[in-house]
Amino acid sequence: MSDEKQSSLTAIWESDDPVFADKELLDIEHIPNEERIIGREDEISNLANSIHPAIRGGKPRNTLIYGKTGTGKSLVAKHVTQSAENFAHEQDTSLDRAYIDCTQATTETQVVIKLARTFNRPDETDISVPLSGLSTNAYYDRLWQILDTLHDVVIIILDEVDKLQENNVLMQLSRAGEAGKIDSCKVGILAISNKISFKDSLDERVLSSLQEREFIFPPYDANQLREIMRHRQDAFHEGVLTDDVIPLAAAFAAQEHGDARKALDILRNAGELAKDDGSDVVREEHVRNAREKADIDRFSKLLQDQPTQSKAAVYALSLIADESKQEEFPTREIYEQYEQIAESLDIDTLSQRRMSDRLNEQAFLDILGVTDRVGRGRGKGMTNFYYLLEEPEVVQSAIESDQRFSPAL
Ligand SMILES: Nc1ncnc2c1ncn2[C@@H]1O[C@H](COP(=O)(O)OP(=O)(O)OP(=O)(O)O)[C@@H](O)[C@H]1O
Repeated sequence: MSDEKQSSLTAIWESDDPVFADKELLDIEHIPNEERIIGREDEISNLANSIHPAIRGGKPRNTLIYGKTGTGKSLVAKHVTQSAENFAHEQDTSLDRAYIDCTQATTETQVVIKLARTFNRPDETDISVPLSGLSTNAYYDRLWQILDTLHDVVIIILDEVDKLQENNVLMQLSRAGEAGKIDSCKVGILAISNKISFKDSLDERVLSSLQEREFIFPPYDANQLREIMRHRQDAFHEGVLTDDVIPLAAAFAAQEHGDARKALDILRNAGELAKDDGSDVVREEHVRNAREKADIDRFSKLLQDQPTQSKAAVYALSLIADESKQEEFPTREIYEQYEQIAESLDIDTLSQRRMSDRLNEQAFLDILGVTDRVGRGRGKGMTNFYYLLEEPEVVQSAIESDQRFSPAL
């Protein structure tokens, strides 16, 4: 490498980030300390009371937490259980916790494996938990043995619990003590969901054991969103944020519902866009562009593991929604558009029935919405109507970031 190139690289390595002082503070996974958690005092103390017995080895109450996305459910659950774990150790109680993201572990076996591996200390138990190869029952047996050998009490956070494909695991975990599967260890479950309708899918016995306590987290208002961002503004160097930035990001995030995830996403993206522009201040225009980027990123993430056929079906819906004043569309109308897309992408054309199955899966994943009602025209029975949950342009930009979609169409 020439000296000149070498020195330009060195200049980059040596330079400080002109915009961010500590960008990690804006990462969605970052768990802020208590002083940075705003407007959740009641929720924190309610949850703490609910699991309080665990501190001295008693059974924590099973708790359901509901609320729209970005209302601090996961944050409060992690914060309170972390604090409980620390305090319990000072009382010589062996309290351990596990966090399961049910969008990742969706089957009963995956959840049990993850729990057994999280709670295990193989050098003390002599129990191995292989990633595959055992029956679900064998994994359960190992989990129960591990719990009784190592722990007085465990708290299991099941985040996005409505994404579980099999509810039997809820039955097993919530009734493990009663059913005599474990002797000494106490198990508490914190189940978190965006969907209040989730309860309808549960067996009554499971529901009554899971729902010893139930909390609903309200959305934030624009003031709270501003405060949440102000308490993270040291993510930026001093003077980088112009005065309009936080109020505007808060107003955008409050528009749909008060979503702190969106507020922080917008703030982080605005900083990145300013940096890409070579600007060392973040301005209103960066926030406006960041808002669109935050929507597209979120949607791309939802779609990223979806097969091409599913993306084609969602794309079809977005194209007709873009052209029409209507908001909801019957399967038949979407199918006509889908057929053209399948042809131009050179993929198999599914039957209307199978394309509709794909759309229903996407509705389950909150990628789009569905209602069923009587279709138009004489003699029509009940039919599904699908609608987008995001602007058509956002959906299209997200899908077009998949190369198969952009050049072909
Ligand atoms: N009260 C708050 N104070 C400070 N930061 C917050 C607060 N509530 C949420 N956040 C931040 O917003 C982001 C989203 O919060 P969280 O993941 O807890 O939301 P959620 O309700 O669990 O959303 P989802 O249902 O989409 O998982 C996180 O980065 C979190 O740190």
